[in-house]
Amino acid sequence: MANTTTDDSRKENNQDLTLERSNASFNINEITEIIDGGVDKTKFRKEMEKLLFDDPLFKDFYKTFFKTRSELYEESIARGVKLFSLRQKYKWTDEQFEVIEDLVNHLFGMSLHFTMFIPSLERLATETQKAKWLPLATNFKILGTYAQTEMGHGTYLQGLETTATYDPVTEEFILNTPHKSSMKWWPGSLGKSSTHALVQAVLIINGKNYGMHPFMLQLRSLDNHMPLPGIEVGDIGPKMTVNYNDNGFLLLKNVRIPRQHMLMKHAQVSSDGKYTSSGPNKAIYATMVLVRVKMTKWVHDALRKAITTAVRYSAVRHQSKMDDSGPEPQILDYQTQQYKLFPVLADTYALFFMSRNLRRQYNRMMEDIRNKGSYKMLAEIHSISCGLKGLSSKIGIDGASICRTACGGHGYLMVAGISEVLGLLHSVVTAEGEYTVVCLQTARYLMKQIAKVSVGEVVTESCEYLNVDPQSFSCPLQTPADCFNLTFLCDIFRNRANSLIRSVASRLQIAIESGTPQHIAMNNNLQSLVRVAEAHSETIMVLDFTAAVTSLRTSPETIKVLTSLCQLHALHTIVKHAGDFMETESVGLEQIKWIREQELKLLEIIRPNAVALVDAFDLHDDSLGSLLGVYDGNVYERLYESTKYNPMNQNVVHPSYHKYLKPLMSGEMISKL
Ligand SMILES: CCCCCCCCCC/C=C\CCCCCCCC(=O)SCCNC(=O)CCNC(=O)[C@H](O)C(C)(C)COP(=O)(O)OP(=O)(O)OC[C@H]1O[C@@H](n2cnc3c(N)ncnc32)[C@H](O)[C@@H]1OP(=O)(O)O
Ligand SMILES: Cc1cc2nc3c(=O)[nH]c(=O)nc-3n(C[C@H](O)[C@H](O)[C@H](O)COP(=O)(O)OP(=O)(O)OC[C@H]3O[C@@H](n4cnc5c(N)ncnc54)[C@H](O)[C@@H]3O)c2cc1C
Repeated sequence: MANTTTDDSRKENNQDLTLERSNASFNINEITEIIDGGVDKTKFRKEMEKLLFDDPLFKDFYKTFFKTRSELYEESIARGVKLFSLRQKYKWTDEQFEVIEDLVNHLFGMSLHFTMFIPSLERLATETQKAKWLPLATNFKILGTYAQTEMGHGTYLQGLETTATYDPVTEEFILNTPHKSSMKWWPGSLGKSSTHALVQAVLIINGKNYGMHPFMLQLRSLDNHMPLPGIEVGDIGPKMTVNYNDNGFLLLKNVRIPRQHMLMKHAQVSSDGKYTSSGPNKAIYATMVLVRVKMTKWVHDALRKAITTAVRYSAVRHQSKMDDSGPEPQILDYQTQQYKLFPVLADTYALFFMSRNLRRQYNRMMEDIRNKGSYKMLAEIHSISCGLKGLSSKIGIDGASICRTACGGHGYLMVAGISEVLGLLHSVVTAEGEYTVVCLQTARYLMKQIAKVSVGEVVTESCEYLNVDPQSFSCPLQTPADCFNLTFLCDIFRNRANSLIRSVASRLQIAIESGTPQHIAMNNNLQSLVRVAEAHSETIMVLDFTAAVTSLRTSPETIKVLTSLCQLHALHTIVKHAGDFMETESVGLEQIKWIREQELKLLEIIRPNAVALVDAFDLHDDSLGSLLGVYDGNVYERLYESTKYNPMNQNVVHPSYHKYLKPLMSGEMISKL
């Protein structure tokens, strides 16, 4: 059964896609509802699609590719203002607004207001401060951003240079960015839009450095939007993508703010300059944890767009011949095309179930913090979210690149939409903690957990597998058919992570015990530490996917097709890291051969449902933003139509002909030299 994914002007569907859809062995609505989170949520999403995509402001995503930066910015502000007003009118919850953000591909101005500014106030401000600023922020009387990164430092927060020096005489903080390297550089919506910023600055009292703390700073006049005295602010320039966003720079020269503008939930400065703190010192990093958790879902959102495009296009595209007498096959029928795309499809589903579970764990942690003041889960969630944010962005970039190349030449067009997705994924791999850096945070935690095991202490949930001695492990795969056994596959992943973690820990211990300074021992093992973080995160993904498919309450056909994807995700990950799995004796050479064979069998099993499995994401064409991936499959018509819109084609003869080409061809140009 087809979902209602496309716009009203849908032409007759491409016949290949019609046939593909009629071949599906399961009801796609069942998967759509799982992904949306239930029938009511699917209904809400569809209502929102109607509301948004009937509005020209949100239609025809591909037209954005023909716009200048200034036009993009202006349009994104118009979109942001519309969305914020609708949010107010319909009283959308945060969860509902996240659905909207995905529908419009995060393509609207001031998105950081809800992604980081308000969550930071909620997490870092006192009740009095919240009572003052939250109503202003939620009613859009002030518009805010999160200004942490500086030109000189993004990763190493202890190296931040923006200072907030307390003056007890006036009871004010004096904010300065003393060097070029200290200027804030990167914050989203800072350049042109925000009136306020949550600025992370080094607190200095009586010459003593207390480290990074959050401050509320008004940047611009609320009357005419001009920067306030001592403030220089602007846009940092064109980027790989997100060019609609005014990522900005900020210089501060002796800007005075009242003492009450330090966000004081976790640390306080009294009027006479006494410093006190409460709660864990990393509580001020809280907003970063939230965004990393969200990013794992964003990667799913992005990758499902790329894979929907690539699978649908591969079903309508015919090329070459398998046998001379037959027709040109759909490119989706080539085994190589399936081997490119189906593992990406499987990863996309794996990302969904992993990010759903991570969000649930995060919500439990927040409940504990709110209700019991307990930060017990923070270290675990920080560690898991760092690793999974890193891993998912890498899977996203690799997967979207494969989708791009799998669409051949047309995939290289911006209107194919995949380059945009790829660019967004590149922002996710870097922003909110660069890939290597976040993996190293996970590895640091794993080293602590294995140290606990060695002294008989209890380890946390995500690391339970460390309690098993890898010496006692023997590969459970006895026959090729065993490669489909998810319990066996989970054990294999656990063992590979367990062995790698132990071996790095032991190398570090030996090095340190033999007198190598700790920082050198660490640096000599840094790459291995990233590898253990990846192994741990990949284990979590396989366990989460397995747990989800084995506990689904839906039809056997749907369970069957999702199980095949789960098997493919696990087997393909083993093949990608066959060296690791063999080195740790999690599998042997024979098993690797079986796994490769079974992977190919899974391609055949998945093939009849491939289009239905992307249709199940139920992406509206205006959300998909790809002319190659349109629901009706009329790709060639759409590509041609897009040339009519292209500003390059507005003149049949471009003015540059008269200015340059004609003088060259007539010889006039050469004679002037
Ligand atoms: C077309 C289709 C589209 C579909 C969807 C597309 C989706 C994408 C579109 C989106 C559009 C645009 C994207 C961009 C928007 C996103 C906004 C991004 C905003 C930002 O980037 S804000 C800036 C973020 N900055 C960082 O993340 C900095 C990274 N650095 C750090 O986090 C830290 O400095 C550090 C690397 C962790 C190191 O810190 P530090 O030196 O202080 O700490 P130590 O290593 O010494 O560790 C100390 C101790 O503290 C623990 N710890 C560290 N961090 C945390 C934490 N956050 N929470 C809890 N605990 C923490 C650490 O584990 C140590 O513990 P231990 O001592 O071992 O017990
Ligand atoms: C699209 C986008 C939006 C952003 N939005 C915001 C925002 O709203 N607010 C904000 O404050 N910031 C924002 N940022 C900044 C972002 O958070 C930082 O760029 C990011 O945290 C990476 O830090 P960096 O740029 O200092 O990279 P660097 O740390 O300089 O990384 C460069 C290289 O050095 C390596 N490296 C660094 N430290 C280590 C280490 N300890 N061990 C091993 N290798 C290391 C990295 O792995 C990387 O290969 C944004 C960035 C982007 C791209």
